Amino acid sequence: MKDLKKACRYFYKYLSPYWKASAVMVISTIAAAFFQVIAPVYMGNAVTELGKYLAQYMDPKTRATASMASFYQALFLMGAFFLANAIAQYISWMIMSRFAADATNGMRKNLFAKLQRMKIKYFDTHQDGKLLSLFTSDIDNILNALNNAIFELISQGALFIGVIIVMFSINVKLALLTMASTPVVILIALIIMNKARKYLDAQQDEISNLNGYVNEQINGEQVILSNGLQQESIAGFDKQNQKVKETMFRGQFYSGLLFPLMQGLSLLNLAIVIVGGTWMVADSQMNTAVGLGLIVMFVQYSQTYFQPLTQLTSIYSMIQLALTGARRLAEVEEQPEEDTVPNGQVMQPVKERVSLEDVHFSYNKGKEILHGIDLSVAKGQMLALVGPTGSGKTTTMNLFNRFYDVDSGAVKFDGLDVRTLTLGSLRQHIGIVLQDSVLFTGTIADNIKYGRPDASEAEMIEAAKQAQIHDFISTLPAGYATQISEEHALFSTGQKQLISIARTLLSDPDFLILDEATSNVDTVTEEKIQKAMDAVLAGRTSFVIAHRLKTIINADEIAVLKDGYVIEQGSHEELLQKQGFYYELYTNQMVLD
Ligand SMILES: Nc1ncnc2c1ncn2[C@@H]1O[C@H](COP(=O)(O)OP(=O)(O)OP(=O)(O)O)[C@@H](O)[C@H]1O
Repeated sequence: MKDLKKACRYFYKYLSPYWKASAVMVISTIAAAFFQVIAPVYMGNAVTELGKYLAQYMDPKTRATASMASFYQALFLMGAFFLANAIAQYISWMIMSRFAADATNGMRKNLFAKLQRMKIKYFDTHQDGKLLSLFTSDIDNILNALNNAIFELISQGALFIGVIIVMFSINVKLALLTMASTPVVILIALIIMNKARKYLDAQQDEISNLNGYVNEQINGEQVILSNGLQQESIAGFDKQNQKVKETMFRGQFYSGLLFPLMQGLSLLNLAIVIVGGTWMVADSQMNTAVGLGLIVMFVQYSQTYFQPLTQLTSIYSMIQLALTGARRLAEVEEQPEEDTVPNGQVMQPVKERVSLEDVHFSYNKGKEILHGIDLSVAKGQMLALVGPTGSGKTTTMNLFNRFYDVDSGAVKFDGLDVRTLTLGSLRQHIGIVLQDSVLFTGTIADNIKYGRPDASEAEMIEAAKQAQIHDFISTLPAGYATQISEEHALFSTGQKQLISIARTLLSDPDFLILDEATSNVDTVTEEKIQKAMDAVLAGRTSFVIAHRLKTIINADEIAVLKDGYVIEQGSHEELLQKQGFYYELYTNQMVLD
């Protein structure tokens, strides 16, 4: 019930702006239903008039005056109402498809914008494929339902009410007879729908899990191939796919069961109306032609009465999948967003120092990762962080630009807590070069100018030169205009990092975080990266995560992190003299080199 409310609120949010178009659509849908309900009256009248005409014609006394005018008139009105029904339906469809496209476009736009505002934790804890499912499967289900189900829902609802009113206004007994089986029909439908809903809900979750799995396996294709784990990967897929199949089959089975069941019940009801109606008409003192007309009318009404029930059950799975989609999208909209600190102070360039003061941090409650870190780097200096894997280096780095916030203690720029600065200005002043550099679809120039699209050609080339990547770009036929696309891997890992360094140099941040990645590149590239790093670090306040200790020998300060504690701190020389953990790390690496 809570889920249904959530889904309905979501729909209200996105559909209410279209209330004018919706009103026209609802009116024309109801009009279409009205014309459909009223047309059989004239069909019945036509039969009655034909009966009367035949009776007059058969009687030699009245044959001369017998006329078919009333029959033609009833026939004409019946045709006119059927035509009006078609026109009203056309108008509804036209409005509906326009507004379904617009509304889902808004949903898609807001979902993407919402993802941009969400905390990094959400992305760290949700598979990419599952997020993609929201854009594809869930929004598609909603579009499908808006296009095909909403119109039906309104028109069949109107038809249902309309037909009941008309039936009662014509003949109460026959109306009651036509409706007699309704409680049983509704009860059966509810039982089946309840079963179907459970599986249709699960179906969407399983599809999302499958997308997550496929995305993960495609990303890890190199690992799979190099370990010869293709069969295991396929087996994992089959397992997940089987779950989708099971839930899909059950959901569709139960919801699909409704339609034939309703049709069967509708036929049964038709038989009841014909037999019961004939009996009622015969029992009353009714004129035969009038009675015949009445039965023809109620035969038609019995079908029209059951049509909404049958139609609604046939679109039930569509509606349920849309409700599930809306619920899942609403849940994303409820996710906490980054605190942009709109009324905070605008950060100024670093004048004195950047510091971490008694920082405690945990990703999940009860499992502290950083236990009281105190670190400080003076303006223009370089602080290097070293330590074994899992010691908390990346975690520490993520606190500066508020990817995560501390549990206690503070991260400060010139004594100002990062949580008091506007997020935009904070991030503008921090440049990050990650281990895994990301390039976006576009030209090389677009990628270098990513952080500063207004930079001049000369500035861009200067940055590329300092980043040691200009010579390579110059060898490409299209130079800086070369398109980067996913299909052809133009750059090696090292070259990608050089582009990323050029990007950072161009945006000229005054505090730099560098996650050094020299461990998996060749020696020539390593040398280039070292030069590029020197260029980007020169004169800047920086925080470097070092994997290869020889790259940070010249750091002003080196902090050794182990299990979330800073265990040693000092210059390279001082730390070597101590002959402690750093000394051990360093000598071990030197032996390997
Ligand atoms: N998003 C996360 N959610 C929960 N725990 C995490 C998350 N990221 C890292 N951790 C945990 O925090 C600890 C520190 O990880 P972190 O990535 O900071 O180490 P690191 O020193 O950078 O390691 P490496 O040198 O391998 O990159 C690890 O125990 C890790 O399991």
